[in-house]
Amino acid sequence: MFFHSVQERRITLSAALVLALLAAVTGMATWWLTVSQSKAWVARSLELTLSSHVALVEREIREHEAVVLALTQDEAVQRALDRLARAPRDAQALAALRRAVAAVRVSAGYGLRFADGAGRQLAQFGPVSGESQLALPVRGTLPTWIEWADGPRLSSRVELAGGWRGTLTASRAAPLLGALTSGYRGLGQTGEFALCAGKGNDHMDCLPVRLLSRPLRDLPRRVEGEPLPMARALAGEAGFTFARDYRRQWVAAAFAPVGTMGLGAVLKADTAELFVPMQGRLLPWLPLVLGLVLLGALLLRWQVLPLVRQVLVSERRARAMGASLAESEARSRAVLDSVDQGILTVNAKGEVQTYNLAAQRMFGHPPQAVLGHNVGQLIPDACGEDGKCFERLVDSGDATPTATGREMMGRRYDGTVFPLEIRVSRLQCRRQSLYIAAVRDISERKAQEARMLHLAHHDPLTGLANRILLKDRLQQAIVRAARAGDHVGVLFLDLDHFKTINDSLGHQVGDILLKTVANRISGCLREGDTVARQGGDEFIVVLPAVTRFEDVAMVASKILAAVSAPYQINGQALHTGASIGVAVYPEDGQDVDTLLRHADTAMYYAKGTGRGNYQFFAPEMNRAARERLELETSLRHALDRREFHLEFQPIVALDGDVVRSAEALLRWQPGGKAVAPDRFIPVAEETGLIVPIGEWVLKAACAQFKRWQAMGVPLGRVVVNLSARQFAHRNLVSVVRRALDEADCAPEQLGLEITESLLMANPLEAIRVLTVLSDMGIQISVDDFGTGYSSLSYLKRFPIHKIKIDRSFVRDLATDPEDAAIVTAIIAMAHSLDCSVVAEGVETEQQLAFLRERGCDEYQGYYFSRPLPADTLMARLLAPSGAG
Ligand SMILES: Nc1nc2c(ncn2[C@@H]2O[C@H](COP(=O)(O)O[C@H]3[C@@H](O)[C@H](n4cnc5c(=O)[nH]c(N)nc54)O[C@@H]3COP(=O)(O)O)[C@@H](O)[C@H]2O)c(=O)[nH]1
Repeated sequence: MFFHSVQERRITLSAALVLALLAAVTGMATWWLTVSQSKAWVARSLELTLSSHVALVEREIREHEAVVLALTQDEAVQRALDRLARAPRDAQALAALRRAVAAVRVSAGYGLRFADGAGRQLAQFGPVSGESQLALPVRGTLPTWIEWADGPRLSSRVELAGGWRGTLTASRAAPLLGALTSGYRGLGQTGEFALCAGKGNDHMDCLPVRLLSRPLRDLPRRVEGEPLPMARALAGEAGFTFARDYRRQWVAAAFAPVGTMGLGAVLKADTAELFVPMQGRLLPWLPLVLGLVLLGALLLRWQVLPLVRQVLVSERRARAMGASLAESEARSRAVLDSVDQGILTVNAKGEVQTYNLAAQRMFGHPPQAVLGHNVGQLIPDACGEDGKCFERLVDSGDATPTATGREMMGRRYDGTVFPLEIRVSRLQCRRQSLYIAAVRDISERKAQEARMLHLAHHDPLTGLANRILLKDRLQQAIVRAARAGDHVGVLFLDLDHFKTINDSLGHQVGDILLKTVANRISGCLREGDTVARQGGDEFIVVLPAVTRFEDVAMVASKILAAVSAPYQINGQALHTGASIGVAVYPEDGQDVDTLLRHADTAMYYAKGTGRGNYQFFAPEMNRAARERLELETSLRHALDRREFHLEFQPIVALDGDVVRSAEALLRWQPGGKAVAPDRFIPVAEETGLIVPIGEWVLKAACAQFKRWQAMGVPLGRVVVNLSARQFAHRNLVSVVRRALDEADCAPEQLGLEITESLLMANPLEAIRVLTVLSDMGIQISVDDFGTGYSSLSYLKRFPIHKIKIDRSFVRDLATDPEDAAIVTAIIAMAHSLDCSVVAEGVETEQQLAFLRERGCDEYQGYYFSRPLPADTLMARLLAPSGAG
């Protein structure tokens, strides 16, 4: 195939056309240049030639007239004429005239004729014009005309005005004029010189010319409406023109007037003849031009076509590459837009060049407001004072994204700012730096961190500082006080009886109480003071920049008063108090931990001295704390060392004063020295040691009961105290069952005492566990009844058999009508719930009488018996006089 593709054919044909057009234009330009040059040359040549011809004509006429004038003015001729006039036939006179004329050097060709005033001829020398075919008047110095009679002649007729009056007619042949006009031989075959005189306004007479050997008479000055060149010459114009001549042929003609003689001259030649040589010269070049065009076409075919093909191929490749580039760009764009991380690319001038969808969502600015604009509107700190953007954020000069993330602030479209993490890498691209920034909105993370930080440093319930933050604040206060030389007060506050409230009214009430207490404590402090919740019902207050101990005491008093004021929670009036221990920097400790420990110690001391007060730390307090620690340490080994034993206190029926059961009471004698249950049981509870110890008590009590039974001791059951920690333990029921099984006791022979507050701490769970135990046949008693906050609605649902009135109500029965009323109410209420009632701490006859009168079922107390060793109790019960 000649052409490989449509484009190739199109390009080749176009090139060929252009080439041909170029050749044509070049040819035409050459033609035009040549023609115009030729025309100019012809015009100039004709004009020059014409002017020389005109000069010749003019000189011919002037010379003629000069001769004639000389004759008329010559005196010798005048005298000869006078003489001849007087003697017309006088030969001598005629000879004298001939000699006078000859003396004027009149050439031989002249014909002269002298006539007198009447017209009679006096003398004639040579031929004078006769009948002429044409006479062209000449406006010369004399009345002159150019005649044509077988050739041109110049003739003049002059009035002689000297001594003799008459006329002279002088005529001679004008061969020069003949040679110029009819005898013209220049300018090829058609060259002509014409000489004419006007005839009227529209016509003219002309001497014969080369191509027409007869005179032209009455020739119109215009042909086809256009003036003949001669017409313009007769009008006094001189110049060159292309026009039609008298033959209606196109001629190149130069025209000019002959001086002021009223004659016109035209030198002309047919254009056809004039330019034939030129065409003849140009035409041979035409094949050459065509050959060149053909050669060009061939060159185009063989040389340019491959180039065209290359161009087409590279164009196709470029188009393909462009498409691939566009596709790649679209793909890149899609990838960039699909990532959930904001991507920005920024050039060295800080202008944003890429701004993906995630970045648009993040900043909210429309793309047209960002692309090409400075990145500073998105990230105000991105650019330094030197105008460079991102430069200082790049850790690596490579194109690898090794820059570490930094946190900066971004600005949204609405002007709000937000934290962002930015990673910048720099790419060297065509010697230009391009910065690629990956940005991530970290508002959520920051908020989360702030939340975590707050959580890590604050108590979630009260919102107060926690122990960590408190220690930090205390440390700062110590540093500041060390510099200022003043003090820091540390107050350790523990709520009194909070556990009871919490256990009896539930955690929800306890939580509200704690929050209220927190608010009240805060209300007693100044800005700069710190209050923290240490955990449970413990609070710590730090008073920085204290100058006087009295100020600390005053704050402690204020807090005590605030905390002790009544509470209204869920429509219920509550009371609590607090015990506060105070330690002061630097007197009571130089560091955080020592100050806290000493404040804690002082708080324990305050609790031990009757609660509801504050105590400043004193070094002696450390002794008590140390003792407690020692107690706890040895308690841990008490079981292994078999240091525990039980005593039993009889529980007596008021009806008949019979001992029905005995309460097992734990005794501890480390190293043979007894420790009071009030001291070690709370420590056992706090440390959790009460769980294994309580199990031991259960087993020991059951075993003892079994032994008593074997010995015939008349006791219905043995009663064991359960602590809250034991009760909360999952395996309580199995522990009880195992104790019964191991001792081979019936469940009915066991009674369990649980405190009122323990019941109310988690009533539903208590109901579940107690129901199991009760269903087994175990008797359930509520201990310390009246000290907690029992809910009657729950009390009804508990599977309890017995209520034990706390001894604090029994103690003042005889003197305190309020206690008497409470005891009376408890007995009535218990009976209404179908429970029997036991009064504990009965020490006097009066107390016993009161209880008996009120219908109490049983009692327990020193009045009947203190707690006794098992054998002592057995001996008493087996003795004939013992109540049993
Ligand atoms: N969880 C367990 N708690 C136990 C156990 N053993 C004892 N305890 C509890 O320790 C607290 C103190 O007990 P204790 O010092 O043994 O005092 C008991 C009696 O001695 C005392 N009591 C009895 N009658 C009188 C009296 O007339 N006057 C008076 N001032 N005190 C008297 O009461 C204590 C028995 O009280 P209670 O248990 O409420 O019936 C005490 O709370 C014990 O419960 C144990 O094994 N586990």
